[in-house]
Amino acid sequence: MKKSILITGGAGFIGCHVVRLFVEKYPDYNIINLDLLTYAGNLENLKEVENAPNYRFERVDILKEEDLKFVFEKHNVTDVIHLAAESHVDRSITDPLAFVRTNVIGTVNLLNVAKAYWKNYDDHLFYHVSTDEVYGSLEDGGFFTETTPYDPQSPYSASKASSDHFVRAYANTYKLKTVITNCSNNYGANQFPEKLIPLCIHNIKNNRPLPVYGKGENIRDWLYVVDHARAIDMVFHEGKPGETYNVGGFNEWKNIDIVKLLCQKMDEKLGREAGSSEKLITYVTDRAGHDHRYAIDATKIQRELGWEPSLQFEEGITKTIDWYLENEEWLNNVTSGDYQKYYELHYDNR
Ligand SMILES: Cc1cn([C@H]2C[C@H](O)[C@@H](COP(=O)(O)OP(=O)(O)O[C@H]3O[C@H](CO)[C@@H](O)[C@H](O)[C@H]3O)O2)c(=O)[nH]c1=O
Repeated sequence: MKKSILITGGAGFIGCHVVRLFVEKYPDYNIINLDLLTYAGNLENLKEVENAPNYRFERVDILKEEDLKFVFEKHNVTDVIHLAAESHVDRSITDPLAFVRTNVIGTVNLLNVAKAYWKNYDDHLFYHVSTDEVYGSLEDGGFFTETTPYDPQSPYSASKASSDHFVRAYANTYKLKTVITNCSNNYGANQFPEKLIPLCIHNIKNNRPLPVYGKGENIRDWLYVVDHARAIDMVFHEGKPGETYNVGGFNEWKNIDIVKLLCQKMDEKLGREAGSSEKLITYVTDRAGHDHRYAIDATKIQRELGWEPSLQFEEGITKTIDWYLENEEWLNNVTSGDYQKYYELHYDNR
């Protein structure tokens, strides 16, 4: 059976890297990108593949079950890689219901449509792309493994934990073939500049304050987005049905050290005096309920599937900075309109 893979959220940050990889690497698959094009989705991210014969785009809201059914029938969808989600923790604190709608109800809608449309479940895979935040927050020791109990702390992570649970419940109850990956913080090209790294790059460039929450002591594990897309490719093709795989970079950084690294690299790139961008660092009120540390044990995917990050962090960060500096138009487009309102609400008034 020819594969017709529905990739949801394909116009978003991680999604666009997955769509590009699959369209280019698998000319024999049909790749259907389903995206609502909310503030974080952008078809400019897919210019390289938009005319490829094996690529189709559908602008659809995963909350509209009838529209999902239509897409399944129109494209004879054989598999789903589900990335569409509200993803920003700060937004989830302001509007938790939006996260329940898209992340929980949207996922259940997709599961229902897949369950009804597919005949022999063994022939189809429902792949849910999730986050390490479902495991909660760590102190200074230890790692999240695939058996760490879920302990979500923010409305965002609670919504992703819930959607993971629904995916597992559909595997258990209806025998749908499913797989889940829980990944750490991604960085790279095409990320909407509300997240720490592109926000800092954008603000350093424009001499705007760099808002560091609390003391900047919180720790995240960072992975280059292309390496996440490679992991998704491997798990899609070789992962064991019913399993979970953690994906991470074994690359922990305190926020303040990331911000300083970006300042240093940007000073070099922009020909500014060393230390000048660091003056933009502004300590602001902490995020409510801010998780202290995420650290992911990615040995299972390394051992079982042979996946490994391909890029060292400093190299990835340099590539990332270069991309944002070279794609000024992209950055200007995504930061026009509502971005300004959002920025004022979240940062200027803190
Ligand atoms: C935007 C922003 C963030 N921060 C802090 C909060 C976090 O400790 C850290 C990274 O923040 P964010 O870039 O928002 O990412 P974080 O909250 O860790 O969550 C990301 O990583 C998760 C995976 O761990 C994903 O599931 C989420 O979708 C993604 O948004 O930097 C600041 O200090 N200042 C800022 O302006």
